[in-house]
Amino acid sequence: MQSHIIFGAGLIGCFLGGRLTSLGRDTKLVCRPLIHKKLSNGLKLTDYLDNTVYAKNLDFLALEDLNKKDEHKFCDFLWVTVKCTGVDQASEDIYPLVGRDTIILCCQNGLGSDQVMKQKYPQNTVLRVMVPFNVAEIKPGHLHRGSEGALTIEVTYKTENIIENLVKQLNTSLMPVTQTKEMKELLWAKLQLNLGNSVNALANIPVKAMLQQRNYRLVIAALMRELLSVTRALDIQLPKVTAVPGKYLPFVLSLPDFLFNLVANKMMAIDPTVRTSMWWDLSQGKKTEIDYLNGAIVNVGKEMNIACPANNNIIRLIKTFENSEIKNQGIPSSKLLATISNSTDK
Ligand SMILES: NC(=O)C1=CN([C@@H]2O[C@H](COP(=O)(O)OP(=O)(O)OC[C@H]3O[C@@H](n4cnc5c(N)ncnc54)[C@H](OP(=O)(O)O)[C@@H]3O)[C@@H](O)[C@H]2O)C=CC1
Ligand SMILES: CC(C)(CO)C(=O)C(=O)O
Repeated sequence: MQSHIIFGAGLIGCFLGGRLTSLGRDTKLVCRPLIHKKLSNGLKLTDYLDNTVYAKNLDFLALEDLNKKDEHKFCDFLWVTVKCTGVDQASEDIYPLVGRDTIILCCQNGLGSDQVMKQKYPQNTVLRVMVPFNVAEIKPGHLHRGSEGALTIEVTYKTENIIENLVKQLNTSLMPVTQTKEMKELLWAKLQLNLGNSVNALANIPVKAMLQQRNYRLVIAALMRELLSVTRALDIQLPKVTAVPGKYLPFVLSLPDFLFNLVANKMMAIDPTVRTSMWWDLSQGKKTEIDYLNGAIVNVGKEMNIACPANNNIIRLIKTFENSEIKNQGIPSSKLLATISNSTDK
C-alpha cells in the first residue's frame, strides 16, 4: 500500500490525516509533542453536510525522532500542511522523509510555497494542492469542515496515472478530492477569495457576519479589483470557484445590502461560526500569511507597474497587530473602509 506522511498537524493537516486514516490508508502525522497528546484519543471529523467520521488509530512520527537513523521513513506522498510562514523550516525538517520517488504535495494558500520545495528537492515531483474549504476546531480532537469545495491536486503529464488513482482513493463526501492541470489559474482564483482573510482578521468577527456589512464588503471589493488588474495583465483566465464568477465579485460585493442579499444567497450559505485562517493566526498572536497572499499581488503588481494601494494598506494594518502587544479588538467597518480608501501607494 502507498504511504502518506502529513507534515504539519494543524487544521488542514489533521483533517486530511484523519480522513486518510479513516479510509484505511497507511498514514503518519508529524507533529509537536503537545499536539500528539491532544490527538491521543484520535479525531472526530464532521462537516456542514452532517457527515461524521472517526479516526481512532492515528499514527504519529515525532518531530524530534525524524533524524534518528535506525529506520527508513521515506513515503510515497508527503503532504506539507504547514502555513506559508513555516515552509522554509519545513523544507529542512522533511529531509529524512523524502526518498527518490516521494511526491511532495504543497497545500498552502497563496503563491510560491512549491518553489521553496522545488529548489530544495529538484529531483522530486513537487505538486501544488488547493484547499477550498474551511476547517475549524470545534473542540480538541473534533474538526469541522464548514464550507464547500473539492481539495484539488495538480496533475502533470508525468503524474497523470498516479494522481488519478490517488483522487479515486480519497474522494468522498466528507472530503471531496479532484485534480487539475491548470493549477496556476486555480491558485489565483483561490487567492481572490483569500482577500477576505485580512478583512476578517481585522474585523474580528465570523465571515458571515462580516459579509453582512457593506463597508467590509467594499474593502474586499477594492482588494479584489487590484488582483483582477494584475491577472488581466498576466493574461490569466480565472476559473470559476464560486457561484458568482471572480470578475463579477467586486460588483456583487459592492451592492447595497438588500440587493446583495438577493443575489448572493449562495455566498451567504456558510456556517455562521466560520472564521478565516488569518483570523486564527492574528488572534493567537502568530505571524500571518499576509506576505504570501496580498503581498504576492503587490509584488507582481510592482513588476507590471500596477499600483495596489488597497492591498498595500491592509498589509500595513495587519503588520501593526503582528508586531504589537495590543490585541485586535476588531476594526469597525466604516473605519476600515476609510483607511483603505484613503490609501496611497507608498
Ligand atoms: N484553516 C483553514 O480553514 C484553511 C487553511 N488553508 C491553508 O492551509 C495551510 C495550512 O493552514 P492551517 O492548517 O490552517 O494551519 P495551522 O497553523 O492550523 O497548521 C499548521 C501546523 O503545522 C505545524 N508546524 C509548522 N511548522 C512545523 C514544523 N517545522 N514541524 C512540525 N510542525 C510544524 C504548526 O505548529 P505550530 O503552530 O506549533 O508551529 C501547526 O500545528 C495554510 O497555507 C492556510 O492558508 C486553506 C484553506 C482553509
Ligand atoms: C476557506 C477560506 C477561503 C476561508 O476560510 C480559506 O482559505 C482560509 O481560511 O484561509
